[in-house]
Amino acid sequence: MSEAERTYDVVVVGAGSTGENVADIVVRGGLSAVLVEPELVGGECSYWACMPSKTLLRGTEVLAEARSVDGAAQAVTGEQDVAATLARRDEFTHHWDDSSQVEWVHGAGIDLLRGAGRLDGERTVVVTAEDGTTTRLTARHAVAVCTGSSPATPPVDGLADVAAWGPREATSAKEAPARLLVLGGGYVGCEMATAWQALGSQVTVLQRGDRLLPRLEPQAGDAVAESLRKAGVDVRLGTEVRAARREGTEVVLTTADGEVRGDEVLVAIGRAARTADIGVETVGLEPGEYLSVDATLRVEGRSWLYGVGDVNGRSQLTHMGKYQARQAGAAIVARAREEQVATDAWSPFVATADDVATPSVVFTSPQVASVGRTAAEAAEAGLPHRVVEYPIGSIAGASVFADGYEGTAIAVVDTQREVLLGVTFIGPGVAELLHAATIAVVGEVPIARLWHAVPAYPTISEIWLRLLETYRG
Ligand SMILES: Cc1cc2nc3c(=O)[nH]c(=O)nc-3n(C[C@H](O)[C@H](O)[C@H](O)COP(=O)(O)OP(=O)(O)OC[C@H]3O[C@@H](n4cnc5c(N)ncnc54)[C@H](O)[C@@H]3O)c2cc1C
Ligand SMILES: NC(=O)c1ccc[n+]([C@@H]2O[C@H](COP(=O)([O-])OP(=O)(O)OC[C@H]3O[C@@H](n4cnc5c(N)ncnc54)[C@H](O)[C@@H]3O)[C@@H](O)[C@H]2O)c1
Repeated sequence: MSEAERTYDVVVVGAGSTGENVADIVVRGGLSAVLVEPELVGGECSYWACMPSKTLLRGTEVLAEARSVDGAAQAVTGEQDVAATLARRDEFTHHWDDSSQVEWVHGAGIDLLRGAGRLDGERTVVVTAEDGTTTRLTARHAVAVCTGSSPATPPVDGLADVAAWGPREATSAKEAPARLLVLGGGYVGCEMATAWQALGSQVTVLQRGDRLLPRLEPQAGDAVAESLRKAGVDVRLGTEVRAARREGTEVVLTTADGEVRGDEVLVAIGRAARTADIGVETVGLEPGEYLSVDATLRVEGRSWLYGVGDVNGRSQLTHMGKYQARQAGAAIVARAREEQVATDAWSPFVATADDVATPSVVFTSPQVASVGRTAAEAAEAGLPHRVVEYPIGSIAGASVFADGYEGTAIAVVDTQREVLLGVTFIGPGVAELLHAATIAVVGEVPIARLWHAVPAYPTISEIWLRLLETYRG
């Protein structure tokens, strides 16, 4: 069978949220682009990650908020409707149909090629469609690899034979398992434990380290562990799972403290780069490794190759992948026009925020919203700093928001430059506070100027004043 051949300015491998944005930016910049995708256009975020997980969680959160306001609480006389919650999740994932995103791709002037792409030497990608036909794509200017990440698997005896859930199964399940075991107490483990416990499962979380959400401020993991336990989740810290087996329909995990039994087990212990089978060896790179990229997201030593989004392992969040896509896209366009590409921090072509100002929200109850460095990261970087902490519940806006509001705000202040290095909010409804903190961190707004950023009364944002007062002493 003869192989079709096509040439574009830019070939984008992987049409997740990152790849879509790279293609969009370069086409807006006047280049031609093709997106290569073997599964659903939109990738993990739309179908198996952000969207389904957040819609599974949202109803529980709204109910908890209503129950925390006297007067509204009396109106909540029923329980969460599980079937309606799952139906809303299904609406948001478009029933795992990508037609609307395909329509967007075409409307944006981007070509789409269905099939799995493999690098085949410099500037070349061979795409194999489901029916086995192949197309050889040549890129005049750049190939952007945006193939994302897959769930990592721990070396646990027998785990491969118990049909364990990954995040995909956990976010797309059609019913709550009676007993759900969750291996890993990070972002996915904590969010999915929160969701499925509320939707009817008895959840057990088995976390290897001594706290949940270990990459965030310690108060975050402690608060989430406490609230999961209050909700009935069995949270086990410092637990190493050694073996797994199925006994009939039961899954049995062996730990140093004995066996734990459930109906399903979700493995959520982090991610692995999706580079094992995409031909990176044909351009001298190691399959299975994250793509090591420079500040413009270009693979080191390859002038035409970019690694954007989860696949470079820098910051595995949808909004950060899209940010990287905007920066890399701008660099690709500028280089195609032979324009200067500034690589100093905060230039339009580099992803500086990856290193010092990554925002994220864990949609647990309480929410954990954070940006920039934790105190531990500031210490590790050798930065002179002070940590300021304040209970959010004592603020008028918070007490109006919810009776008995409990939460904590933590600011890490650079004592030499008098700017914020990082901020963490833990509490109900704090997600929407985060962007103010992100602007303060990215803008390196001096503490002296932050005193002029007056929060409206009575809002939870008054926490900013309390943090400044506490810092001043
Ligand atoms: C359960 C869960 C919840 C999450 N919730 C959030 C959240 O609330 N907020 C947030 O910011 N982040 C969240 N994340 C992280 C977020 O999903 C990822 O950071 C994001 O999806 C990465 O986007 P990407 O485009 O880089 O990769 P992906 O979305 O994985 O896209 C990669 C695409 O490449 C395709 N591909 C793979 N191999 C090939 C090949 N050989 N040829 C062509 N195409 C290929 C894949 O099919 C896929 O469509 C969550 C993750 C999980 C697991
Ligand atoms: N709301 C959000 O923005 C959101 C939600 C979900 C996922 N994500 C993204 O997806 C990424 C992947 O999520 P994740 O939860 O899989 O990874 P993670 O890195 O957040 O957490 C993995 C957890 O598993 C633990 N662990 C590792 N090995 C273990 C083992 N053998 N047994 C028990 N525990 C073990 C780790 O200590 C860690 O706490 C996140 O880091 C985040 O970037 C974001």
